[in-house]
Amino acid sequence: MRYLTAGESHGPQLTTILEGVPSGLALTAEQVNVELARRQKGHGRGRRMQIEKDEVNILSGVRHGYTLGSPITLTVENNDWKHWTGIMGIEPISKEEQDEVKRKITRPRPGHADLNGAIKYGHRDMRNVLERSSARETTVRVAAGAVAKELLKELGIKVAGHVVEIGGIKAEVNEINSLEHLQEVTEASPVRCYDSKVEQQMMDLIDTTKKNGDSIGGVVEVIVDGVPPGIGSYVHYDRKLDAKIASSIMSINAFKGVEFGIGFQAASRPGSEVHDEIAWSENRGYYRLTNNLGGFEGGMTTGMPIVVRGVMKPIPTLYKPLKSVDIDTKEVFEASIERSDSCAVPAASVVAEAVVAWEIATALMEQLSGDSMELLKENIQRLREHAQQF
Ligand SMILES: Cc1cc2nc3c(=O)[nH]c(=O)nc-3n(C[C@H](O)[C@H](O)[C@H](O)COP(=O)(O)O)c2cc1C
Ligand SMILES: C=C(O[C@@H]1CC(C(=O)O)=C[C@@H](OP(=O)(O)O)[C@H]1O)C(=O)O
Repeated sequence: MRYLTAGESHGPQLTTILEGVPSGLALTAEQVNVELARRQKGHGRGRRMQIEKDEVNILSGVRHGYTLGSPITLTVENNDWKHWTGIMGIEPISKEEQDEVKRKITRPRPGHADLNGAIKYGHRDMRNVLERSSARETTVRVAAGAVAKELLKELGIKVAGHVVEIGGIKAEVNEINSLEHLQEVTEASPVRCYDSKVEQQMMDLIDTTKKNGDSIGGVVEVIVDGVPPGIGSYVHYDRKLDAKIASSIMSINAFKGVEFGIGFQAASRPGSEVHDEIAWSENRGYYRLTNNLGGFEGGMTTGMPIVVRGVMKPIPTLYKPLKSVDIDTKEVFEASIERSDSCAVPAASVVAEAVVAWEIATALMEQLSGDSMELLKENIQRLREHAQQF
């Protein structure tokens, strides 16, 4: 499966086309809208989220509530577009009109794509960069992920994401007993955190940071349960599923690092406290006594839950100005802003769920070659039996 996205942050809409989704998957706009609404929430979001109420339009590939196997087109309209029709118009305008409506951006914001994008594409107006580099694009990636999550659900695979750290405040996550429970608790939390003891501290930190004109980042975790062993492959670098998942997390705006299981802690532990010992029982087949490696060995799933974390840097647009240089005058100035999120880690945990779900669904489709849900279900059942009896 693959998908493309298109659309500018303040343009008319975001679009995605999903290719290779099997036929016979039950899919409605309501299912996708649940995920879109989750992405819009979270303590620390800015004024833009009060303007938008993201809802999907399904424009192809689905008939009477079921996928057809043909490309699926999903769009989400930008409510804010009506305030930007002059600046973001599609039709050509005269030089005079340009000077009047375009409000050229010549001051690159540190931490954004502005300067590098302008140099690369030769844009003297950096609006031409920031409109597309904006995380507004993650809206349709969550829509694509919603489709992948429905597919995985049909195969008995669950995906849940949550926030495990904001600005150095860490959540205690040891006692999670099921992914449904995790989902329920984190859904009710304004910071999508499982640990009610630190939830308020996280919110207070976001508020103080915002009051100080600053921003804050954090760590999100995605857990996937029910993937059979042997998905992905060790035989070639570009078939390693952990690498693909890592790349998908790194592709989310502002993400700067990824780890599986104990991740970077592996550097300071002896091997005996890292590698997951193997066990076997009649009803479970092979399993591991621990899951330090987060569900992967040799680029393949072990059958244990996949546990992947990503670190998000603080939002780059700050009320507290940062130094930069005007590309026309070359004068130093201090970048200031009109509006921004001060913390988008809770929202990003929903995006992380979506991209991970997409990678896993894609790997299953590649490996089990099911063009219909019926075939896919039969094939995954065979694979599970094979692993159990091995
Ligand atoms: C859900 C989400 C919301 C974001 N909101 C903002 C924002 O309001 N202001 C901002 O400056 N950056 C925001 N970002 C981060 C920028 O989009 C990102 O840092 C920028 O595009 C540069 O990309 P890079 O950080 O990956 O290098 C957000 C990111 C995500 C995932
Ligand atoms: C619109 C979304 O996030 C936006 C991501 C973003 C950025 O620079 O990445 C900047 C802000 O946009 P604006 O400048 O219009 O306020 C956020 O609101 C969204 O998440 O749907």
